[in-house]
Amino acid sequence: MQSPPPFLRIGTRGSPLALAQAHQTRDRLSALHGVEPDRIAIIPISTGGDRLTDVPLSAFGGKGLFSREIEAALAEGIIDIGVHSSKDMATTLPPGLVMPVFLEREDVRDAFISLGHANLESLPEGALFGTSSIRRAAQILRARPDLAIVPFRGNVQTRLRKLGEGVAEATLLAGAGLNRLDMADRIRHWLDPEIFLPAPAQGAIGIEHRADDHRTADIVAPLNHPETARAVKAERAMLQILDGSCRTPIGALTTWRGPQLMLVAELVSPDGRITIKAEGPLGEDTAQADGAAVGRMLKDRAGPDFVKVFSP
Ligand SMILES: NCc1[nH]cc(CCC(=O)O)c1CC(=O)O
Repeated sequence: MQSPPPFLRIGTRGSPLALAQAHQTRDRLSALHGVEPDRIAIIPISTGGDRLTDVPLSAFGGKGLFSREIEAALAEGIIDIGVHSSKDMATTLPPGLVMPVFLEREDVRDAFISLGHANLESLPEGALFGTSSIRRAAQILRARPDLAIVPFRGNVQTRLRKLGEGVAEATLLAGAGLNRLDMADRIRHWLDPEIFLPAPAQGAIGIEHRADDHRTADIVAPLNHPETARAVKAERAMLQILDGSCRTPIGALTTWRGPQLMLVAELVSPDGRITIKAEGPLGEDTAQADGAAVGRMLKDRAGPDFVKVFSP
């Protein structure tokens, strides 16, 4: 007997976090459409970012590197959707592809992880802090200029193993990833997101598909969480103005101030000494334009030398 064709084919990276996100998406789609989970195929795809594990992402233009092969599979019709951590996505998608759907955001905050220390303040003078994120490095140095930053790449499991090996005494990870992996017990302290602004789009799973694939668009549209989409579109539009590849430490936080949804964004110099902030309200249907306005404000305040100061 021939098995029925898949209802939908999901492309994902093969890391445990990426697979957890793909499974979460499959479970939602399965429940929503009353389709057996085994009719939704999960197809792991190895990406350039998975292979180049020793080089900081900022050294080779970051972002798109985690999605290029998945986007090629979409364009070739091998898969119907790509399920991504939206914070890893380039701000401009390849022609013919769209990312219109965002699942409800997880916790946006970064989490402090250490075997021997309870929080950032209690780290000993000069301690080794592991991170390859230039945003996290800049924010850490701003709070603790005495710490020494050491490169720390690899997936969540690899980074936790490196802590165990003593490569560094502490690190920061996105709480969202740890929650999705059911590893929140590793978290020693949640950072205040108003001080340690998360990466733009952190904590939000995005669904990408071909712009002309209307069947798939109809299947995934109900998964969209409007408030998440509003925030993530604004944060990505802000980032696009600054062309924040992976070379510029940029943080963003979308938060309610009373009845008003606000985007707060910051540029931090890599040594943590200079911080420039901007913020603005996000309208319900104008999030993209409003986010871009915050980006332009930030760029203006940083001045003409901003590339030299913030992305040396
Ligand atoms: N750059 C890797 C990456 N991309 C997305 C997440 C976490 C999940 C998310 O932000 O949705 C992580 C790990 C981390 O930063 O700790």
